[in-house]
Amino acid sequence: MVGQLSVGQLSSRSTVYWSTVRWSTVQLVNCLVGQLSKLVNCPRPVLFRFLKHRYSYWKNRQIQGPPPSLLFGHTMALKRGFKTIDAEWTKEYGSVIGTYMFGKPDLIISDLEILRHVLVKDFSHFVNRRRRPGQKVGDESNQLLAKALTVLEGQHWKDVRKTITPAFTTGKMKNMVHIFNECLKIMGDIVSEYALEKKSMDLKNVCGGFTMDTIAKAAFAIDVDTQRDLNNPFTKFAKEIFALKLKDWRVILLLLFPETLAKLQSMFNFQLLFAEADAFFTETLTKVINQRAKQPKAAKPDFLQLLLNALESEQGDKSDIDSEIVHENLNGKRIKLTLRETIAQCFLFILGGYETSAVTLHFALYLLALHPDIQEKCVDEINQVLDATDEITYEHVQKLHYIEQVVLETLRMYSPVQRINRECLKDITIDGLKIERGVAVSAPIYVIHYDEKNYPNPQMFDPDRFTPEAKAQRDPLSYLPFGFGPRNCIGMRFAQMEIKMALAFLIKRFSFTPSDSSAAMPIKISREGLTKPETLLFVNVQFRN
Ligand code: HEM
Repeated sequence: MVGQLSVGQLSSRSTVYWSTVRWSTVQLVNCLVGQLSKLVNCPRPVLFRFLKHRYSYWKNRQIQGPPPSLLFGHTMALKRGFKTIDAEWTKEYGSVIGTYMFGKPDLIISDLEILRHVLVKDFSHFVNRRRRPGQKVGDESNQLLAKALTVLEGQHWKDVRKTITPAFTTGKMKNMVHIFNECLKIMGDIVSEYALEKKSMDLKNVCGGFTMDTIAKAAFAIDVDTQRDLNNPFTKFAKEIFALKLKDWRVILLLLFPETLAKLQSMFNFQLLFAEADAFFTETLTKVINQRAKQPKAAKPDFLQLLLNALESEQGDKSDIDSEIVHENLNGKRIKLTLRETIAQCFLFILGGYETSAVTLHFALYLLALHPDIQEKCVDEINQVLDATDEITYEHVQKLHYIEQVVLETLRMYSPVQRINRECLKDITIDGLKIERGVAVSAPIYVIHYDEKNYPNPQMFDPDRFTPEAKAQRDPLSYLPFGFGPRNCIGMRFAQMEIKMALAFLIKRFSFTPSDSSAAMPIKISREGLTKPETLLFVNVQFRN
């Protein structure tokens, strides 16, 4: 029986898996299973069989995939980063791969036809994202992020998404332009100081300060001045959330005992992760909302006000919903958000809008520094479109076609998000592939963005891949930095406009060149979390005329 075997016997019995596992890992697994069997009062052999059975789902369905580890399936492979493991696994096992993430079967699919069904055509089967470890339907936990749009499910998600969607229409985006301009002026002053002092500039700090200032102002009209004050709590807490690592003991506990910890957290009203950040944002946003209630006439055109307006008018301003957005056909109704739900969405906007946009802007500037010919083409366009005034208008932004191509190509090469996922709600068969209820489907964005068939010579930075003609030749599913379908990124237009405006503003005034310590192409990216470079990226800045 498996449980009575020594570790040595185990290694000789099993084939591929055991031969590839390091001795120390085998010992650890054996020891953990031993402890676990005592804990749950279950004989070791039974527990071993249970654990092995847990990971036989794909084998039984003849779907290929990398061998799972006994305790964690493939979750720990995340340490090597989605970009790396997805590329390796796709090369070895093809476009449909069976894996186990967070204890559940997870199909990694890079076949665009199947993805079209999952993300668009059969969306009603795949409305939800994969549940977080320990997450329950209608999670009533008090955690702020448990109420955020990203994790809501089914009809509740549809209703909240429909309520929030009008905050991102073209009309609302036009109102945001002056916010971008105000924050750009501060950014311009900061970059000027680098140019004057001839110091090389840490792109991440400068771009991160700008996107945090912008999103805080756009979300709830707060001047946080993170561009000047790098230790501001807004940035500190947002950074803390993005810095979470898989090897963090709290994450390991959550992975090992998701259900138990979820129960304990709600029973004893504590939060294992981000308690301080949660408390800070709740307090700050509650204050802002209370102030608005006292002075309703001082309403600002920010996201918070749009959500608060939705609190007042259940029907909302239907005329404001763009036809582009209505195509999502959510079949939801606009609902009143509770105060906590409103705060949760604003908190999510901060998280969603800060790091992703900062990373994209800083990669774009760096790529332009490494490619002076492309930077010059941007300058030509800017000189044609922008007049002598400092302010960039919404109409200007619409004419910056080449800059837009630069942004799109940057997002292809360095998509901040490396995978998107959905969970199957009802069994379905797509092109002969049966996907059962509860199975997660993940789209490996880097595999798709670096596929030679979609993008020849994919390591090359080439904005001309995104001319209207070139785009028309490609399957739209081959471009996923903002996800796809009705559950794509709600902030896509906001982010694109912010990044385009920032690039135009900076390149009009400054030229960027690689600093001595510059990383060359291809820029190596770090393994965990959102895409970021392994080492900080620096550029030199000079005034343009
Ligand atoms: C370059 C910047 C950004 C990138 C690359 C990005 C990327 C993404 C991706 C890949 C998703 C998942 C989509 C899917 O599952 O199909 C997503 C979802 C989301 N993003 Fe963004 N995002 C960016 C900026 C923003 C901004 C500025 C905001 C808010 C102001 C935002 C708010 C959200 C929200 C709320 C969701 C969840 C949507 C839902 O579940 O219905 N994002 N984003």
